[in-house]
Amino acid sequence: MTAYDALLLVSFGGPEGPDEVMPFLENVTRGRNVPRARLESVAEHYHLFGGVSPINRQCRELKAAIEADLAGHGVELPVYWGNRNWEPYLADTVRRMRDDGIRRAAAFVTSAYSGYSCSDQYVEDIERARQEVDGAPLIDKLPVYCLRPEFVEPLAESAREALDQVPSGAHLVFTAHSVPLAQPGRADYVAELNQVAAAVRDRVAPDTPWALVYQSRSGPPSQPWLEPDVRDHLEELHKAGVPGAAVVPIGFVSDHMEVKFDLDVEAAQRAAELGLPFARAATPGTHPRFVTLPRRLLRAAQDAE
Ligand SMILES: CC1=C(CCC(=O)O)c2cc3nc(cc4[nH]c(cc5[nH]c(cc1n2)c(C)c5CCC(=O)O)c(CCC(=O)O)c4C)C(CCC(=O)O)=C3C
Ligand SMILES: [Fe+2]
Repeated sequence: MTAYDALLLVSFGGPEGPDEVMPFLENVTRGRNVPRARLESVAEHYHLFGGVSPINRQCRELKAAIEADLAGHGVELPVYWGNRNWEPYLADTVRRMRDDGIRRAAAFVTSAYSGYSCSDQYVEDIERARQEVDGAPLIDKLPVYCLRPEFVEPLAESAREALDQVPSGAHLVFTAHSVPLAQPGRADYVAELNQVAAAVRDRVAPDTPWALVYQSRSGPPSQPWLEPDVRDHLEELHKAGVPGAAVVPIGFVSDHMEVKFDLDVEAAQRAAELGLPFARAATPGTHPRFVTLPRRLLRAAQDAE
């Protein structure tokens, strides 16, 4: 049995004040071929919310909920938290873990899917952080969990609530972050998204038409990314006479900026212009079922050895 002596919550990170917005965006896009104009417009999204991304608060809440779940089940394991792109940075957390005598940790990442952006990039950044720390603990990423019921069921619950807010006959619109077509692992990512969309639809409303669409496209316009964009899809629904859209952000674990701006502001605005009834489902966040996942994945990892 693998003896893990800590759980490490790994997330994306986000700014917590106006002065942090640009340095954060520069961290995220270093070496990644994102046009300056895109950065400036994304900075505006953050400034609309006072320069504060909700993601760090959501991580603090998730960490507390995971700690409560572990303690409630007699699992005595410290939980640490580190981000890829903002404080608390992974390297600082890994250093603290080493100082606390941690030898081997399991990492729970706030991204449920396979593919480069969702999985491999997190592993690379964990490894980079480890290289910065002499005597760093071993850190194993827990497996991709998008198809686990603890992830799918909270989404199905919130999809039901969203459908209840739009006229009957409305379609389900599943959204995820777009990635470049050429991104490694893109096919696995898309296959998993389709499976999760179908699983949520089957649990909620088996006869409801649905589509998988994308949001938050970045990169230069010349580079092909996954399509269609959610706003174009809303337009198609409107043209086809569909009476409403229940948008379910299956690609995300919490209601962070890509949800709060790209869906609640941008996509909602497009729907309003079209006169298309629109509701957005919540992401798993700290749903009581979702917060049991780290414990269950840990147990499965330990039993597998
Ligand atoms: C697949 C995917 C997820 C889901 C998986 C996961 O959750 O990890 C995700 C999540 C997130 N993306 C986030 C923020 C950003 N992503 C950017 C840029 C990019 N994302 C990409 C993909 C993804 N991103 C890609 C291929 C790029 C292009 C540059 C590159 O190849 O790296 C940029 C640069 C500006 C822009 O162009 O948008 C920002 C600011 C935040 C934090 C939100 C907050 O602050 O609340 C979160 C959770
Ligand atoms: Fe992103």
